Amino acid sequence: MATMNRERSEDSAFAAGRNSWNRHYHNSVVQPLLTDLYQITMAYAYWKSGKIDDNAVFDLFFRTNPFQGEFTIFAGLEECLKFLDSFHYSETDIEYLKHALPQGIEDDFFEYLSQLTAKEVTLYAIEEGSVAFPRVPLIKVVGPLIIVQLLETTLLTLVNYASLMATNAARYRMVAGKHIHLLEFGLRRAQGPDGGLSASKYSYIGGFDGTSNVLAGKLFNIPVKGTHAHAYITSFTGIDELKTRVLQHKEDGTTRDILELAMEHRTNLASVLDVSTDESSEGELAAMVSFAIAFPDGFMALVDTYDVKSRTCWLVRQLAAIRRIVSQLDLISSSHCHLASPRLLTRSGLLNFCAVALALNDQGYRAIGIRIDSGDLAYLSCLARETFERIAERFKLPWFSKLTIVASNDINEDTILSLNEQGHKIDCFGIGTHLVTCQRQPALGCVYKMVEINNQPRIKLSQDVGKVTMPGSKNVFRLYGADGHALIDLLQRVDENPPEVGQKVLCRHPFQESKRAYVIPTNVEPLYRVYWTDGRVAQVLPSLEEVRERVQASLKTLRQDHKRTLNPTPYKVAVSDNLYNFIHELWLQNAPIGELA
Ligand SMILES: Nc1ncnc2c1ncn2[C@@H]1O[C@H](COP(=O)(O)OP(=O)(O)OP(=O)(O)O)[C@@H](O)[C@H]1O
Ligand SMILES: O=P(O)(O)OC[C@H]1O[C@H](OP(=O)(O)OP(=O)(O)O)[C@H](O)[C@@H]1O
Ligand SMILES: O=C(O)c1cccnc1
Ligand SMILES: [Mg+2]
Repeated sequence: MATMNRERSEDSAFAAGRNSWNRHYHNSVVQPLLTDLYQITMAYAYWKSGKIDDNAVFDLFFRTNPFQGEFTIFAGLEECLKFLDSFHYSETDIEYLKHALPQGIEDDFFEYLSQLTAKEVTLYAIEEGSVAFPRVPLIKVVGPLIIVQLLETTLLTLVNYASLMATNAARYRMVAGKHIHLLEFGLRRAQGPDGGLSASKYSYIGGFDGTSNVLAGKLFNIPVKGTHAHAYITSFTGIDELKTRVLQHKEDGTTRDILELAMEHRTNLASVLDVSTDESSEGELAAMVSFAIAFPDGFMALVDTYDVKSRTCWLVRQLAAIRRIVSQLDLISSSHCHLASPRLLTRSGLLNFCAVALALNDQGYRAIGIRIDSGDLAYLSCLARETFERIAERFKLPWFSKLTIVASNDINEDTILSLNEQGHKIDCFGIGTHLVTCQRQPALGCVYKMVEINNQPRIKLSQDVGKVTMPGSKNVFRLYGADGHALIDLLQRVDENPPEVGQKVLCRHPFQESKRAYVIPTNVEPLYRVYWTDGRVAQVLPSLEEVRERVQASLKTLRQDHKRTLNPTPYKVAVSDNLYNFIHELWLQNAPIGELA
């Protein structure tokens, strides 16, 4: 839909193939030293205190959903598996650690580190792209204590931002609706280059249609799309600068001067639209003509650059223009486009664009559309659409009314909701800063907690009940209700029998004794799969496209009230009666009895 538009190519050497794991791209920053120092100092202390054969279970989970929402999209799993696959301290890593760690560390420890791999680790996880809820471990890692401890920080950094980003993108998709195109434009504003790449990848998974980030396109086979910047328009000051003016007809090859055609159309349009051409910028016209000649099949223009007076004046003129057109055409209901001033409309960006689009049409090409990057996006999109419709009718070019309107400029979830309420005619949002920086919540608080060691459960107590960990190795099941929606996630001890369809199961709040309910599930979905065991990935991993589809399918299983933006209903996460009693016994055993003086 935009000028430079490279769709997925199935034969791309970089594509994540359906049945083959994409090992082509491994982020070289993700390596064992991408961790906190304390993991390695702990590893030494574990090693020195003879814990080398200890086995542990760790849970990776978050405690609250981001963005004041009631769901999270789990993402980052494939990268975690790549990390396990390549886990190995290189010679230079070991050399570095010899300097970085405190003096006195025995050489045998470094020898031990140099042999360490993730071969003895088993990793269970819920499917990447699934909706997930607080306290349900997204990942369970089982294996030798030292290695599973060493994985903590890296697994967290791989899951936290990925899941936050995918959730953010999914929320933008929900408010925009399924018919609006969403493009990620955030690289320039992202938290560094790696943040930018991750943002592009996980916003695609979350439901965006493409990115402007070219490297993300190459590495992840995501559609790359874009328009052009204000600089392109401002780089031309007048029509004399045009080196090429001619364009061959798409079919018959005859050559015409596009500038000349555009100027004729502009004069004509000015009278059709009842405006003057006095204020239209010649530099802008030249820029648009040159861009149209470069991309005759993909002409898309930024229409808000010029402004012979000021942007504000421009906006006022634009708004006035809508009123004028509306009153002339009586096409838009007043509830849709509320107009501000009776003055005349812009005579620059939109007029120049339409003139060039008509010139291209003379040569057998169809323009793509416009981008608006400032001002009142609801008003301006209505103005543009009305102008397009008017021209479509006047010149008997029905496609003109369907030209794409892209809007950008500091858009966030609330802006889209507000634009929806106002009524807009935007087809595509280009979203950067607020999407990639996750403006409403900059981090998802995933943690990684030990729940078992040498088959003995471990519990971490806290004054804050919400922070008490769920001890022991657990299984998770999603129970579905009579209406087919997901009803509750149930955590059980691993040795319990799974819940069964049609059989009553007691679901308990993990910490509040009186909160419990019987559920008769219509469907029981075991959430865990083994993804890594015996030193290998144990599943056929889905492609990025499949994970993206999984997100939408998984969101559909949630009731609408869990997904609404304002005061959504919390989704229930429960424990079995058995796990409840187990937690509370262990809690009592571990909580010291106080003394009152
Ligand atoms: N109709 C609208 N309803 C709600 N928010 C809007 C609407 N139109 C635009 N916005 C948002 O309002 C903000 C306007 O930004 P700002 O005040 O910087 O104006 P601007 O038009 O970008 O100015 P400039 O011409 O200097 O670029 C942006 O965040 C934009 O997404
Ligand atoms: O607004 P965002 O959601 O971050 O989307 C990306 C922005 O990046 C570009 O311009 P840039 O912001 O660099 O300059 P401008 O605001 O002066 O146009 C583009 O025109 C968008 O405005
Ligand atoms: O292609 C675009 O229009 C684009 C790309 C990045 C940032 N802003 C806009
Ligand atoms: Mg901007």
